[in-house]
Amino acid sequence: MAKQLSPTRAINTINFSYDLNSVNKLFPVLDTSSTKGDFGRIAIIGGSKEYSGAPYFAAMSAMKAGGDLSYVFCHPDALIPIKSYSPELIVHGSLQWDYIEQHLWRFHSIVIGPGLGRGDENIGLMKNILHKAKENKDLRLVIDADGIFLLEKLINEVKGCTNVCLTPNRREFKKLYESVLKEKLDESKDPIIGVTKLSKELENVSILCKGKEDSISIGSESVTCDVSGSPRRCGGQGDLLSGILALFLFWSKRRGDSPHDILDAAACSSLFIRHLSARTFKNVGRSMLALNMLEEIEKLVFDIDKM
Ligand SMILES: NC(=O)C1=CN([C@@H]2O[C@H](COP(=O)(O)OP(=O)(O)OC[C@H]3O[C@@H](n4cnc5c(N)ncnc54)[C@H](O)[C@@H]3O)[C@@H](O)[C@H]2O)[C@@H](O)CC1
Ligand SMILES: Nc1ncnc2c1ncn2[C@@H]1O[C@H](COP(=O)(O)OP(=O)(O)OP(=O)(O)O)[C@@H](O)[C@H]1O
Ligand SMILES: [Mg+2]
Repeated sequence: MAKQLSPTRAINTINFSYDLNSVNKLFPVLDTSSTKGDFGRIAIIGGSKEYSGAPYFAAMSAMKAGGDLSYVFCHPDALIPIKSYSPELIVHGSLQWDYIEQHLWRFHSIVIGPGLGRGDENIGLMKNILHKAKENKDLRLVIDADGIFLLEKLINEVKGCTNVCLTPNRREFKKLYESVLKEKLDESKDPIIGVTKLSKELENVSILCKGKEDSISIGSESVTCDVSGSPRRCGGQGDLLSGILALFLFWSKRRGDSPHDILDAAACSSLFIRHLSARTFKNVGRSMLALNMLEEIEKLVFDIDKM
């Protein structure tokens, strides 16, 4: 029996819980009348000369979990490496807005940030993506890793984008919190308190802050996921989460029967990755890497499908 998410009492919460059955409910029913792309076209914007693995993990996790197509837009220096990792991915070696914009109509969800780089040259790109998200409320946008750093300079642009979900790790969260709220984060308190405060300050931008527990807030509602994961802290687990979240955000919106489709998707992706990490660690132990988790996705999805 899956451990459940615990609603946090100290702040405004809704009284519900999630387990792997909730993830099962998000899975769309497969049928022969569907067309390639119907179950998810996900774009990852990220990848540089230094970091080519991060966008790969994000793009592949979405496909392995049941998304139909994953696209990557990366720096030209990362194009050949990422293409060489897998023939499944559609990889464009450009981070130019004029180029990316032509393709945007295809995507149900976008992740921006994994392996992108924190240089000012990417601020214009982030700004344009945020404008698109503001314009098109059906689009789902995940901002992760270097995207969180760039966001510090685009606070007015992200404010009120309720279709955007930030996925900082604890360090990225602290930095963003202190930059936006101009106060020190009290790390002795339950992280959900700071996460909820920042989400409200950003006018209900959703936040999934990763860590020992995952703290999730959509501003009005918050929930903590304390399902046990693994003690292994190898790189790339957050990248896997960003891809799964992008897919679940689309599936959750597509179901259309929940008043909290973004909270549902965030909670389910947190649960999914922590289960994935626990299962993979059980098999692989200390040597576990993000690639091992990627391989385990098909087994976890198979088991969830049977529920
Ligand atoms: N295989 C890949 O291509 C991967 C690329 N990644 C990318 O790498 C880039 C950098 O992200 P990271 O999360 O690694 O961030 P950092 O490069 O800031 O941090 C790397 C590690 O350094 C340590 N560190 C950083 N700042 C510290 C501080 N002030 N005090 C103490 N320790 C500190 C922490 O252990 C941290 O986990 C992002 O673009 C990210 O997406 C990561 O996602 C991991 C996998
Ligand atoms: N101390 C912990 N105990 C259990 N699970 C954790 C812990 N810290 C993080 N996690 C889980 O690991 C996953 C990745 O979180 P992490 O904080 O490593 O992200 P990240 O630093 O962005 O990773 P990446 O290396 O991909 O950039 C999340 O699902 C999170 O719930
Ligand atoms: Mg990360």
